[in-house]
Amino acid sequence: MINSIKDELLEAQQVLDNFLNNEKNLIAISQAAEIITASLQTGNKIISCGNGGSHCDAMHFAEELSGRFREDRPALAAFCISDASHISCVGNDYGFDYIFSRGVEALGNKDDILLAISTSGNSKNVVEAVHAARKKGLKTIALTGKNGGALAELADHEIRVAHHGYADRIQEIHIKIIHILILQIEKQLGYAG
Ligand SMILES: O=C(CO)[C@@H](O)[C@H](O)[C@H](O)[C@H](O)COP(=O)(O)O
Ligand SMILES: [Zn+2]
Repeated sequence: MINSIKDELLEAQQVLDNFLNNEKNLIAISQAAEIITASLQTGNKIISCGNGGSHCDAMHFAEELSGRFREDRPALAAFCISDASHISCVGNDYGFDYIFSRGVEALGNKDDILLAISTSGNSKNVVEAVHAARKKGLKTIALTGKNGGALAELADHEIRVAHHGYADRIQEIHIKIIHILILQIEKQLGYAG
C-alpha cells in the first residue's frame, strides 16, 4: 500500500510540475484574476457552477469571496449555484441539463462573471450555463482539464489543466488555481499584501 500511496503523490507532483512549467497557464490565471477583479470593482458579481467534486470547488471559490480567505476583509459578491431546492425543482421539471443555466437566467446580469468548472469541459449542464451566460451578457471563465472539451471553444477565457488522466488529478490543480485566484483578486483590490 505504501508504494501505491507514493505513486499517487508522485503522479500529483508530476501533474503540478507540468502545469507550472507552462508559462501560458500562469498568464491564463493572471488574466482570469484581472477579469474577475474588474467585474467586482464595477459592482458586478461572480456566479460559479460545476458537478461533483467541481461543484465543491465552485462552492469553495464562492465562499472564499463572500466569506473569508486568509485575512479579514469586506465580503465580495459571489455565489455558487448549489441551492438543493432549485436543483431538485429544475432537474425534475426541466431536466438536469438546465440546473445551472436556469440559475444564470434567474440571477445573472450583464457584466457579471460565470466561473464554469468541469474537468472534461463537456458536462452538458455546465455547457448550457455558459450558453445562458453569453446570452445575458455575462463574461465566462472556464476551469477545465484534458483538451478543454466544449468549454474551450465556448468560454471567453479558459484555464486548462491539460492532464488526460482521471478527474481527481485535474481537480487537485483546480483547487490550487482557485486559491491563487482568490489571493490575486484580494491583492488587486488592496486587501492583501
Ligand atoms: O470528484 C469527482 C472525481 O474526483 C467526481 O465526483 C466528478 O466531479 C464527477 O464525476 C463529475 O460529474 C465530473 O464532471 P466533469 O468534471 O467532467 O464536468
Ligand atoms: Zn473527487
